[in-house]
Amino acid sequence: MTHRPLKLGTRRSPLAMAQAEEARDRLLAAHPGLAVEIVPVTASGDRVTGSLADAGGKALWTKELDAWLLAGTIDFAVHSAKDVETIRPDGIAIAAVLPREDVRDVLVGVASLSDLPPGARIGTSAPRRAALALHQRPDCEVVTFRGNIQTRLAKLAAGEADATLLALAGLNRTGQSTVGTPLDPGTWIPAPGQGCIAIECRADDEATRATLAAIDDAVSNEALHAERRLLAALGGNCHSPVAAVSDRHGDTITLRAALFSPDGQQRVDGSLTFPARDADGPAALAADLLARAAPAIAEHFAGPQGD
Ligand SMILES: NCc1[nH]cc(CCC(=O)O)c1CC(=O)O
Repeated sequence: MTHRPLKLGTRRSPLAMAQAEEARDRLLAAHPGLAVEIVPVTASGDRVTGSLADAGGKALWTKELDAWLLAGTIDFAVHSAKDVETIRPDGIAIAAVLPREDVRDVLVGVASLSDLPPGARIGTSAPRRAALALHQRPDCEVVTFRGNIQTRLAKLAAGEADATLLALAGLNRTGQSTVGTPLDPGTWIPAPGQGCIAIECRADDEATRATLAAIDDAVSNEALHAERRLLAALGGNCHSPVAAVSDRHGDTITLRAALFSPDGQQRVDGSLTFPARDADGPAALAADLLARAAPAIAEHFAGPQGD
């Protein structure tokens, strides 16, 4: 039996293309005879030169692919889960999550933040990374570093900063696993969803949902779900410095999270263990963190959003 090819929408960056190819290869292995066509798009987020948060936030990574999905131009879209907004447009659903890569951030440029000279420049545009770096090195200056992995490494090489921070997942997936020094995820907690690949389709497209279900990794999906529920319950936006990661033990998830003031001086940590797929655990952790957060932290979080 021959099928029309399923159209897979993706951004064009080397990481996005590697993730799209991984999704395609897993689908072809799970469904012999299936045809998948990769359809790349240049996202608004790839054109923005200043601060992403000021230009429209995470939605800039997905809005073209969201529109193509809803219009039926593509059948599904492959995203870094970290870049997918907490509240999705009606009619779009995460249908599968691929096995999570390493969750850790790496430091690039120096072996340790303590090796940086006084007043050194740290290149990042992520509020979480800025806060974590400034917490340890309040004397340092954070300079805006946007663009894909290659662009940021080129900026570092050109001397625009003395160090930068990247996700090891992205480096591994683009064959650059030797770049940088991994940071301890016990204290340097990663971003919610880091290392997960989220595959989205139209919520009412039962046929595509069933096809994608074959490549869903339940453990990664449940971890991502817990981290996204926490974000929804915190009501943060892309300016809000938040770190969260799930650790799996049998049928339970331990969710660890931290909220920061943007200058990194205030930090509140918490963790909670609950059954996998429990929606109330992440919300309870969010409420606990917000209740203990200093005003300089809490002002960046609006509390529970959506349902
Ligand atoms: N915002 C960019 C982005 N989105 C996902 C990744 C890396 C891959 C991942 O975290 O899954 C990156 C680059 C980075 O943070 O180094």
